[in-house]
Amino acid sequence: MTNTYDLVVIGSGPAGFSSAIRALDYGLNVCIIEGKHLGGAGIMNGALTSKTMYELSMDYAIAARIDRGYRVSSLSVNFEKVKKTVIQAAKEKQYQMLSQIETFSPAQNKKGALTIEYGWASFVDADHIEVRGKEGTKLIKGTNFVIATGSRPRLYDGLQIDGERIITSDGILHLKEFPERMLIIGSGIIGCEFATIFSNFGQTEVHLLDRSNRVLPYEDDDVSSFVSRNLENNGVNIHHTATLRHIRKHPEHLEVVLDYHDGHSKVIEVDVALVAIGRVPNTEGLNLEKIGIELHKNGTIPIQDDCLLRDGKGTCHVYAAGDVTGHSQLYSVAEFQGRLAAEKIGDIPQYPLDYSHMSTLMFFKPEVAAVGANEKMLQQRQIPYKAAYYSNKLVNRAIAMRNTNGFVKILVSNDDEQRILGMRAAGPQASAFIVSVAHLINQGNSLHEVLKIFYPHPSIPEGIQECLRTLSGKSIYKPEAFPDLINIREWTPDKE
Ligand SMILES: Cc1cc2nc3c(=O)[nH]c(=O)nc-3n(C[C@H](O)[C@H](O)[C@H](O)COP(=O)(O)OP(=O)(O)OC[C@H]3O[C@@H](n4cnc5c(N)ncnc54)[C@H](O)[C@@H]3O)c2cc1C
Ligand SMILES: NC(=O)c1ccc[n+]([C@@H]2O[C@H](COP(=O)([O-])OP(=O)(O)OC[C@H]3O[C@@H](n4cnc5c(N)ncnc54)[C@H](O)[C@@H]3O)[C@@H](O)[C@H]2O)c1
Repeated sequence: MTNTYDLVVIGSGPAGFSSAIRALDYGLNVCIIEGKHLGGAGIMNGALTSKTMYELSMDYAIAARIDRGYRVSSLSVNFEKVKKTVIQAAKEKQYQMLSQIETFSPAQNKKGALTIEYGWASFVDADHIEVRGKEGTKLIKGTNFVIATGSRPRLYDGLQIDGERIITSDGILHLKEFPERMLIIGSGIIGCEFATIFSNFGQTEVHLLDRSNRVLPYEDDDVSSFVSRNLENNGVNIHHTATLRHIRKHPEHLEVVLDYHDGHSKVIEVDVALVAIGRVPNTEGLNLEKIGIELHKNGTIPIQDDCLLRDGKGTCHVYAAGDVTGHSQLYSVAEFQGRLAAEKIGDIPQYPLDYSHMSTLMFFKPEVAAVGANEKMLQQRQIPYKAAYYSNKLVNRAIAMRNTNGFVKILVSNDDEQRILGMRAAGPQASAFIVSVAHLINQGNSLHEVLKIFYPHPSIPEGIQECLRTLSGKSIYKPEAFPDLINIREWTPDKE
């Protein structure tokens, strides 16, 4: 028997799940198909598990401090117990998802019902997909489809992932103990987050391979240097301008050969190597060619602003959302796109997708948050701007916390209006207040409007207020008195 649904969603990550739930809101009968972990990389081997491990590692690092007038008399950490806590967090979320799936099961609801099928989906034709599960193959008919199949770690050419000693982020929870020595290949967000986590626990000698001369290559130099410095202060050995020649596996260790840009090479010994060089879209095996969908060269699915795919004949009832679309690979983007696709299917009013005020959190020590444009982006687009930097060393709340390693950097348009274009913030609570600036960017706010607002004291966001005041020459503390802690720069295309 072929089951028929108003909407079939392939993938239960943030894009797929949000799409399915939004479609229930207006009474569609929906089927989600999931091949592996409920919740995708949003939960398992991804955002939630890595963030749980990060929080545990930060707690451990605080407990290990000896500079605050207190000292823990004995401190130890057990990797198996850390893993158990991490998996517990993932399961907690999966059970919430399952509770919702059960609440909206077809047995309980005639309209607005949700079914989950476990197995791998591929298109048979434009209206049918086949699902290969443990119990055999099922044919499912859909009026509409959302492809939300996410992404997986990119592999390193010539390096075999064995899942035990040479792993990707999918293999972290398969480790049996803290490695004594670990090489992380790739100094993007995942590489720097795991370098932070493993160095926080203090059980692992961490080596981070950075093929350029700066980690987080897409961020501005000051942000990259800040992150690099903090990683090094946390004990991470960063190998800048180094590429991996090869890894020789020995019974007890891995022998790693690194080649540096200046021509010299270095051989180091580690126990585990983690490959974190980006993620590739999961589009293989979907049989998209059968429904006339042509992929981008990098395998991502080309979508329009409304997440709809066009099949070359101009019409289609297939949408795509999340990492598979090649937009920023972030939980919030996946969720937003998934909801938008469902709203489009329901033909109900949608918020248009606007990536200009998108924010990202980076879980380092301290945390770093980003919203809107950075200097690199504005320079590429030839947009004149002013940048103001204000250090947390001047912010009373940070002083009280004895935690002043951080800053805010705000970019505004270099015109009379001084519209806020972007911010980078680092230090305690940066992840909590970044969204307030996303609102300011979204509303097209200028400095004059923002400065009417009272900022509560003592609070970390007072740094934002002072940074904005600095831009209009009205700050309480002046760049002349604290040139290392407060500064303003201007950039215009013709001055380059
Ligand atoms: C280690 C790590 C940490 C991260 N941390 C953060 C963070 O802190 N903040 C943040 O914003 N983002 C973070 N991300 C990124 C975030 O997890 C992803 O952007 C997000 O999960 C993408 O959602 P998605 O729904 O598009 O895909 P996914 O979450 O990848 O879900 C896709 C699902 O589809 C399933 N699937 C694939 N093919 C098929 C098929 N043919 N049939 C059936 N099912 C299929 C997969 O099994 C998977 O469950 C992190 C990612 C990783 C790897
Ligand atoms: N906190 C968060 O928001 C968060 C956390 C984790 C992951 N993510 C998402 O997951 C995505 C993937 O993360 P990622 O860190 O794997 O990718 P990334 O694109 O952030 O970084 C990849 C890094 O690997 C380097 N690299 C690429 N090829 C290489 C090679 N052959 N040798 C050495 N280095 C190489 C790149 O220069 C870059 O530094 C991110 O783009 C991000 O959107 C987000």
